[in-house]
Amino acid sequence: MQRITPDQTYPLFNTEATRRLEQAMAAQLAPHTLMQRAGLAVAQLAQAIAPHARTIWIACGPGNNGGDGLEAAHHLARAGRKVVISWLGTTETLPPDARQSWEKARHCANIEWADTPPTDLTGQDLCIDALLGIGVRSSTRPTPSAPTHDTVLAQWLAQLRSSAAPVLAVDVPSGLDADTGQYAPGLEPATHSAAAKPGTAQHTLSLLTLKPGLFTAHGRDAAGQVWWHDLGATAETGLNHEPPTAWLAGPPPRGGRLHASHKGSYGDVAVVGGEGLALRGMGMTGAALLAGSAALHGGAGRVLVSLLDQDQATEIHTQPELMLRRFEALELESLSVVCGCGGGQAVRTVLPAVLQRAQALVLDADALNIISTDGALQQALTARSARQHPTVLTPHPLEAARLLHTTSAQVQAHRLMAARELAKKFQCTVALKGSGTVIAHPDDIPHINPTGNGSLATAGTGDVLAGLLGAGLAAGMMPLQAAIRAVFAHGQVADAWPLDEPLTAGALARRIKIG
Ligand SMILES: NC(=O)C1=CN([C@@H]2O[C@H](COP(=O)(O)OP(=O)(O)OC[C@H]3O[C@@H](n4cnc5c(N)ncnc54)[C@H](OP(=O)(O)O)[C@@H]3O)[C@@H](O)[C@H]2O)[C@@H](O)CC1
Ligand SMILES: Nc1ncnc2c1ncn2[C@@H]1O[C@H](COP(=O)(O)OP(=O)(O)O)[C@@H](O)[C@H]1O
Ligand SMILES: [K+]
Repeated sequence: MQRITPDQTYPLFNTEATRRLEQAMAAQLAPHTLMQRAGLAVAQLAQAIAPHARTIWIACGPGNNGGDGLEAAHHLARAGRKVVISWLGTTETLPPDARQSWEKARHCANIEWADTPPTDLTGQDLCIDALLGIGVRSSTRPTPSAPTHDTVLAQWLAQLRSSAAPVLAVDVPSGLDADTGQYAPGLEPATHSAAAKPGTAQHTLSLLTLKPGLFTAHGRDAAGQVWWHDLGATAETGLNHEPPTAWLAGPPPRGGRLHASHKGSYGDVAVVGGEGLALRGMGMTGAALLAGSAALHGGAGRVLVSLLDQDQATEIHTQPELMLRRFEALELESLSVVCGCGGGQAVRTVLPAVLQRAQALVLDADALNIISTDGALQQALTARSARQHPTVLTPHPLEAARLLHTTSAQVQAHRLMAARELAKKFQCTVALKGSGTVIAHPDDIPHINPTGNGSLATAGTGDVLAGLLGAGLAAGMMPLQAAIRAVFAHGQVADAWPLDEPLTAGALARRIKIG
């Protein structure tokens, strides 16, 4: 069993691949072996995270996820724990594996069966969520007139989420789609604050495989601390014959600097953006300066800033290392260009030249918005790949939606798919931002970033990411590696942020230290 932390790369498998692996393994083992292993692993982790639990409430659903819970109940009761089971299945519809575990639990003396969950659980107790696993339906049934299993299940789920006791979810937090990190309709938490338990009160033990939905969209809030038990798959069948659906990214290799190097060794970044106040009364030069600062702290040899400010009057007192340049004075062919941060409408005029001539390119914010409305610019963007000019897009979900001509809800509903589609459409690397940023590259397995948190949800942190990425490209990194490294480092700085200091984008840029 492994505790998942952002210190290594892990393969992730969607439901389809997990089912294939499960079948391949089950074919080699005695019947019921996998569920026995799953139940034992759940019981072991339950005792490790709540060694002094007085009551352990196990909410068991109608399928095999419930079977895992019943199997765990048997082990916990035999270990002398006070176990209360609420079971939602029927003997007529029980799958064969779950039936065997149900029989075992039925005959176990120390188990109490309760049709209504205990209401007096405290922080000293433990809940085990074995209601739904990877078999969750992604559509609701028509609402019946009388309460059914479905409505009872939703009630129990609400009780698990609001309980004072910590929760251990079996395989996936019930109701969460293991592929997308979205909740199944009707099983969403009632309120934003009910979506995540504080601190160490929520755990998920992922069985057989790690699933992508645990790490992106709502996954991180729902899952809490993720653990993984492969049920012997790595040793017995090898996970190798099934390609991963995605990778959970690990820390990039640490690269020291050669003594015999100079600023030319690390390349030049040019930030093009920052519409001035004069054009439309909306000054956005700060965004470009944030990207410039991040590029500097990310290790670029030199950083040039070309503000889209008509009179170019701005003086950069705060960061004297940044060099102002008129756009016309940039030698785009030898630069890594970061274009779009605070670009407003002014960025439209420079985009054709940037797309045509920039050696390497990061496109962010308004550059993406303008490209999404202009077919000629889209063609120019796609054509860069044939010239071997690396390009990385860094959209947030709404920017991605504009580029794909869809809605941000649709993008969020299928983040992995949306990132891959964008990468394919424009033949470039894409970092689809937000919790569990997805990094995709045409024809490559996508990566999900494990670092970062809600403190990054503040204006300007995206500009910092774009600048940092520009530094990686300037140093000659391949775009996929540069994107994985920048997104990881950006989130890592936020994760290590001192609790008593507010995270602002400017401070974030200054604290970045790679290269
Ligand atoms: N077999 C094995 O070897 C191993 C399996 N393992 C375990 O099995 C789990 C997968 O089990 P599974 O396929 O039985 O699906 P599961 O997640 O229990 O859900 C299906 C049940 O829920 C119901 N249901 C669905 N959605 C609903 C909703 N919205 N609201 C209400 N009800 C809903 C659905 O009802 P139905 O749609 O059929 O009417 C059906 O009864 C997996 O996650 C892992 O924990 C591990 O032990 C490894 C070895
Ligand atoms: N809840 C969150 N968890 C992890 N990362 C987040 C979260 N909210 C925002 N971020 C990160 O912060 C950055 C915000 O970028 P963006 O939305 O472009 O903001 P801005 O345009 O103001 O700079 C992205 O890197 C995004 O992934
Ligand atoms: K579950």
